[in-house]
Amino acid sequence: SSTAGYESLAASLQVQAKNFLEEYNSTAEVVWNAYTEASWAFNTDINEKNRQNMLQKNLDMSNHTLTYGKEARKYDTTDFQDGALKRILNKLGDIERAGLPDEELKEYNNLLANMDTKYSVAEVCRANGTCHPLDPDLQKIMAESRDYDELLFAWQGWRNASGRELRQDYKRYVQLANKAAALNGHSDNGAFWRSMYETHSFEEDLEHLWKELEPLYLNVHAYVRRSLYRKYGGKHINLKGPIPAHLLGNMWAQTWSGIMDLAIPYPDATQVDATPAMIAKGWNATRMFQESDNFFTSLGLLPMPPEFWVKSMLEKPNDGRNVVCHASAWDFYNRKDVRIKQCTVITMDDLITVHHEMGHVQYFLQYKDQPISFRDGANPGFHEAIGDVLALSVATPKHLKEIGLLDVVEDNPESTINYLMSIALDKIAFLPFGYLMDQWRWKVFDGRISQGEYNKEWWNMRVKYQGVCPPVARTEQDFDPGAKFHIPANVPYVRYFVSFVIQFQFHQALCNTAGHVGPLHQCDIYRSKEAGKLLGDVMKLGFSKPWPEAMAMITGEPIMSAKPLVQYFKPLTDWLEVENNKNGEVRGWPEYDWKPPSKSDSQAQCCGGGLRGRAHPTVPPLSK
Ligand SMILES: CC(=O)N[C@@H](CC(=O)O)C(=O)NC[C@H](CC1(C(=O)N[C@@H](Cc2ccc(O)cc2)C(=O)O)CCCC1)C(=O)O
Ligand SMILES: [Zn+2]
Repeated sequence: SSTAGYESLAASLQVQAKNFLEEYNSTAEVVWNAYTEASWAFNTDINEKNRQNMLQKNLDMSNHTLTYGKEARKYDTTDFQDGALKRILNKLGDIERAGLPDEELKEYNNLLANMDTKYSVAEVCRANGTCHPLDPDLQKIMAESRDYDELLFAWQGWRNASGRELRQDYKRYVQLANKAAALNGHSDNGAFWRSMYETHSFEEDLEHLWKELEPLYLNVHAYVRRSLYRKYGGKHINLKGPIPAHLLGNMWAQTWSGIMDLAIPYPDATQVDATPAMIAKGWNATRMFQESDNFFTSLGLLPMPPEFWVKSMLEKPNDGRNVVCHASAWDFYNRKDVRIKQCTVITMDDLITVHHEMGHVQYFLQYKDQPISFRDGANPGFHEAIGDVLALSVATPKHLKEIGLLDVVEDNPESTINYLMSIALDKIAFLPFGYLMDQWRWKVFDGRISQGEYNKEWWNMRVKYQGVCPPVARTEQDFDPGAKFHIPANVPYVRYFVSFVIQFQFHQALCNTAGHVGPLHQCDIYRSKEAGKLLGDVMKLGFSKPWPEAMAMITGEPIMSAKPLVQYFKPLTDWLEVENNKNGEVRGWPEYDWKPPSKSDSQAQCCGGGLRGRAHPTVPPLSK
């Protein structure tokens, strides 16, 4: 009968599609591996030969994507029974940049390579001729210096050396990225990036999460502003205004653990910084990665393969090569070669980063037998969360003591507040930054922010969400977003905001599975095979199922929720509420257009350079 005939046609189409996808998969593994090897060579030795080779392999990959993408679009998957087949064919249909005409594709790839290079070789030179790269020099100054002017030298110098050089390239990149997105049926590149979450209500879900978390941020912001006021005085800190962006211990004011010494609530209670012990015990980069590998295998997860230890770049080379120092984890799409490139320094902060990168590699290993189209996180936030979830256990005083990085562990209210403050200065401080980065880019891509107001709108959002302001006047000659790796590197960022929320959901679920009892912030899932199995089973899925299914496997619910994060920090937020009320803190920055004095201001305002007649009480000059 006709239905039988019809079904057999659909069945034969499915067989044909299966064969097509097998050919796609085996050819893609070869082409993607070749490109990744070439990209690795360029990132670990920036020179013209490696750039040209990478660009060529990128074109080969785009040709492959175009050929198979066009073929995939011919299939009408409406009546396909096989869900995986439908999912892969739909994903192949989005050929991203491969849809651009040849000349524009070449221009786009060149733009990206040039922006990467400009960012990676940028450095700040002193009058005496010594020059400082971002990694490790300027990052070290931003974290450790307490000299207002030296911090300003690094902060402004880095933006002159990186952001300013990228402004023109970025304008053209936006046009080409939008064109490629439009050729794939998206309204603009931001819409393409958001489509990776397969959630119609994604933007409003994010806004709801941010509204739920904003009160926590305002309390941390007010408390830290008070700490900085005590250090830098009323001339530089307005207790009702935004905080100058260069005083928060990080080049982008995105995480604030660098100024823990200024913000520590109980200096006489136990410290939680393992850095001194790491140095005292002679830990090196390899030791840090072995420690992390040990944690993963203690959960029954997979060990790093031999290639990893041979081919990774775990330290900044000292042979004069220019490398991209920004840490990253690499999948070579041949089901066995995985690497990390990191200019590791021996600090607790970098031990956390080690776990972050190892989380990516564990995901690569867990989904290596999936079809290549499914070798991705359930959504980009999942990929970012894995390592951070384990790091939440590693960072506990109990665990640090167990691995010999902390001598004394006290379980009293003061130590608890100290510990939670150290975690909050990274996790809570980060939230508005993780949120605004792509709020700004989505508006640039959809035209709500025009080229002539890139920097003005950037700082409007930095003040609005983060309550930070530039320490010196900014103009449209500057391009401060370009001073942050992910902007020139064309790497979306809202994945980190998602990760910082869901990692606490995962942590709570894994702690329950591991049988933890007591406050969530004391949980260490070390050696829990049950927790490891739960996490491993989700990672094995890769991108094969919509992320709500993966989320429900771990937490029992198919949604993102801020509740576990709020619960984790409850002891601290209760303490902050009392402490901030005691100090009469204003939450937020009602004097939002306050500006710190810059050098020229103070000379202009005073006669003969003295500080007479200043609006704020003066403080003695900082000891050099
Ligand atoms: C081939 C390739 O590119 N692979 C991808 C991974 C993949 O997609 O498979 C990759 O390695 N991306 C690099 C990027 C590096 C880091 C980063 O940029 N972090 C953000 C935000 C943040 C801040 C604090 C924190 O605790 C966690 C995250 C920042 O520093 O602003 C730097 C240090 C940590 C992670 C990364 O690992 O995500
Ligand atoms: Zn990551």
